[in-house]
Amino acid sequence: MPAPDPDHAVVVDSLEMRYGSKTAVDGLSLTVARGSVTAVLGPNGAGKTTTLETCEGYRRPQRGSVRVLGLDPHTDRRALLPRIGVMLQEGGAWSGVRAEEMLRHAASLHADPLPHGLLVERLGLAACGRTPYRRLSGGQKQRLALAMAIVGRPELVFVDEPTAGMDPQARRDTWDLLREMRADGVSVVLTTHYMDEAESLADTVHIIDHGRLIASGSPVELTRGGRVSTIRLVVTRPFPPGAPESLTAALGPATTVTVLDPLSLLVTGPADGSTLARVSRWCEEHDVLPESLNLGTRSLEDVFLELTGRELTA
Ligand SMILES: Nc1ncnc2c1ncn2[C@@H]1O[C@H](COP(=O)(O)OP(=O)(O)OP(=O)(O)O)[C@@H](O)[C@H]1O
Repeated sequence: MPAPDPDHAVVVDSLEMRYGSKTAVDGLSLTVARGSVTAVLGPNGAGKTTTLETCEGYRRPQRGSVRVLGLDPHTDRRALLPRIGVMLQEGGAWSGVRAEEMLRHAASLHADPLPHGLLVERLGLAACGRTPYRRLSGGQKQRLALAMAIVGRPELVFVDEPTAGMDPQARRDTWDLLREMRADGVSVVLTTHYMDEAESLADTVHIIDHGRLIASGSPVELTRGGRVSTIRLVVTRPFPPGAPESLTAALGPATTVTVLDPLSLLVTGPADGSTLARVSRWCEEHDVLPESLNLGTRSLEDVFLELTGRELTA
């Protein structure tokens, strides 16, 4: 048996997972540092949930290996379960149960649960404590699922899309809670579609696409690009044929032009006013009427776009 790894809460090594002939995870390797918040980012169908479910012990690796807190999540599941928390996308509750009963039930499964009142207060569950699960709003279900994931004081928590469906205040409260958990030494692995969530919460971001890791680093490392910046051009009529090629020719090889949809494109390259002026001139020369032309800094969304040629959020 390999020695426990003191630095990493999760080590995924060359993981391959298929559903029939469909490859969901394709030789994925990544690590999660202990005591960190790590975001796994990727478009729908990238393989995030399959990877997380394998780490949680719900699926056995078909190839490669997964270690969680130094254990094999499948064969050592009984030893691991009390030490991890899992927030599922679909809360894992039955429809008639009241929110408060569900949370008390989850607490009863643990030796030293967090105080009920504390969780109810921190996650704003007081108002819906007596509401049957099926009548909870999407955001309330999310908050209940998060409460259930952390009630057992886990060392490591997996949260799948933790703030989907939440209002802005509930999102901020959830972020604060996850930050506090990290400050207490808890390792957090989250999947998200929200760039701002990954950028503001995560110490490390793993970007995956088609079941493969395409980039990793801190949000600052990933978005750092020296003088690289982005120009987003939105037009009123679809671009003429050959537009990306002719704009690339007009701007020179230091820039990359990516068409986002028939009415918008992104230019990535040197952040100077002259690039902006050249885009504007190109529009004039090609009878393209801009609706907006914005200079911005590089975001994780742009990084994803550069790497894959597609937008992360549909
Ligand atoms: N039970 C299943 N049977 C067949 N194919 C599946 C199954 N679960 C997932 N897949 C496929 O495997 C691929 C990876 O799915 P997965 O749910 O892991 O991706 P994801 O990144 O979590 O997506 P999302 O953001 O939509 O939750 C997708 O193409 C999906 O259609």
